Amino acid sequence: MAIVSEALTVEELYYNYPDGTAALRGLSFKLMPGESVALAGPNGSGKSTLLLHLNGLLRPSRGRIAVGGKPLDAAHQAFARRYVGLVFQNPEDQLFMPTVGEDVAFGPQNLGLAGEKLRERVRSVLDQVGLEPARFLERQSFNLSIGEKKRVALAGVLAMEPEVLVLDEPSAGLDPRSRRRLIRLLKDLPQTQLVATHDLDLALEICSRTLIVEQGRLVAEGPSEQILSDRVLLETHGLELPLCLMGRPDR
Ligand SMILES: Nc1ncnc2c1ncn2[C@@H]1O[C@H](COP(=O)(O)OP(=O)(O)OP(=O)(O)O)[C@@H](O)[C@H]1O
Repeated sequence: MAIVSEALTVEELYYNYPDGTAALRGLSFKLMPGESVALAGPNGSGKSTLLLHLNGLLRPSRGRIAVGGKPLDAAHQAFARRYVGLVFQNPEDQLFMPTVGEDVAFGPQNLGLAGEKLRERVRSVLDQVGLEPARFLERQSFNLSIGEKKRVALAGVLAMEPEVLVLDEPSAGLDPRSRRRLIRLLKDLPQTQLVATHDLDLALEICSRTLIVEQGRLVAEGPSEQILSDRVLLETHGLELPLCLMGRPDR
């Protein structure tokens, strides 16, 4: 029988910021290949701090991270950057080239892709995120709308063909139609996904499992339908039922 190794393993992760703030306090969880998992928790619970660890942008104060079965250490840093694609909460933190085409090409170009293969990759991911290449390739990134910037940032990460996609607040700032388009897109992607979000309706729709973190610790974990319909559990940890479940009798 084939042994399937975890796409991502986080064990007893601790992180203190240089000013002493203890942002992660012994967090552990696993992601199996192909899973879509939501990461929920109140403001300041450590979600973004955790995500920044997953491709090595932050180094744990204590604990262990493995990606694709390899420890995330100095020797596997380049592998981890390729294996885990991180889409930041704020697209401004990710887009820095003059045009959309250059922004999306930047990652795969650094991986050695060039010429027609590179152009084809860029067009294909722009299509995938619903940005018509003919209209967007030459647009200047800085004057796109926030929803368009978020899609370009996602396209730039998809262009690297990561195995694991880590998204920080992907639906924040999107209008209802763009949010719906994003949900359809994320549902169709083959990648393993970890989605940090306050949008628990999105979590319910696209993630089979939900993790709840509070004060840097994992406080609940289970199937999304179970965790996200448990009003008492959610309210205990500073969260609310998804809008689509409000008004239903309590479980
Ligand atoms: N650069 C930093 N220096 C010091 N403390 C920080 C820094 N960045 C974040 N923190 C603190 O670390 C804790 C976790 O913050 P983090 O941004 O990871 O939470 P979050 O769950 O992503 O919050 P939100 O839902 O508001 O995005 C908070 O107490 C925050 O104030």
